Amino acid sequence: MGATVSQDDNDSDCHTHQSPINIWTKMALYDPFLKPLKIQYDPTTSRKIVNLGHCFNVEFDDTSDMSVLSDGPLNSRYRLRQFHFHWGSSDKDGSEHVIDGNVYPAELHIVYWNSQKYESFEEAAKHPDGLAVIGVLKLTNRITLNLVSLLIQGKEHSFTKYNLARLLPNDLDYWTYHGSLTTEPYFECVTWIVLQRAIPISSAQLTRFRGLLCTSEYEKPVPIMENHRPVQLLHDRVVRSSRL
Ligand SMILES: NS(=O)(=O)c1cc(F)ccc1F
Ligand SMILES: [Zn+2]
Repeated sequence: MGATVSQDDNDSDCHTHQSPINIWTKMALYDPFLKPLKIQYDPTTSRKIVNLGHCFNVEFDDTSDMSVLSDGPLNSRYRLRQFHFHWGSSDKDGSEHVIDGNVYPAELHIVYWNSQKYESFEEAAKHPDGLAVIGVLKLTNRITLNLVSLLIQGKEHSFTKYNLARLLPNDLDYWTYHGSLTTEPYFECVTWIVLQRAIPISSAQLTRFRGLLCTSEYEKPVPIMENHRPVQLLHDRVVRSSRL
């Protein structure tokens, strides 16, 4: 009897919960037990904005539970670490998650880690319930990140009293699924919470993203033209929706 390869043999490799994915909204399962997201934010926790070369992060003080995310699909309290964006070389691409085959020009990721169960972000990233990331597509026009000071790689700039609420739409309905980091090391440690509503980002803001350089001041200027990962296979996962 020859060896039979079953579907789960294919899923036996340990990379079956990768992100981003294409969310087919009609296939999402309404889960009435999903709670509304509870986002508590203290503007004094924002610290600095850093150009990492492939993107830039706005980093927060995550030494205590001041800005936290809870409820929604989560069973713990998650502490705000940083937010960052993904964009493309043209307005035709840029988002990481795709909705019914539609790509958006940019995507915001607000990154939290499970401070109730783990001691640090680095430790949390090694566990399936370690991180929670809110993904916001299309984004709001209220993003007025003055990035001029960040033009070159490695530069950082103080960035205090930034009100995270400016980045979020009022309607916090979401899709949720278990996935991974979308850059190296692609750990499968993220409860993804992709918001279903937002309003389009201004192309002026997108142009500013593309004006960011991944080079240092001593090199020929090379702009960060795009930093979004292609969509990955869903495998055995189901996407749940917080609204019917
Ligand atoms: N793009 S992401 O939100 O999956 C992400 C968050 C991190 F904190 C680290 C790496 C990542 F790729
Ligand atoms: Zn990201």
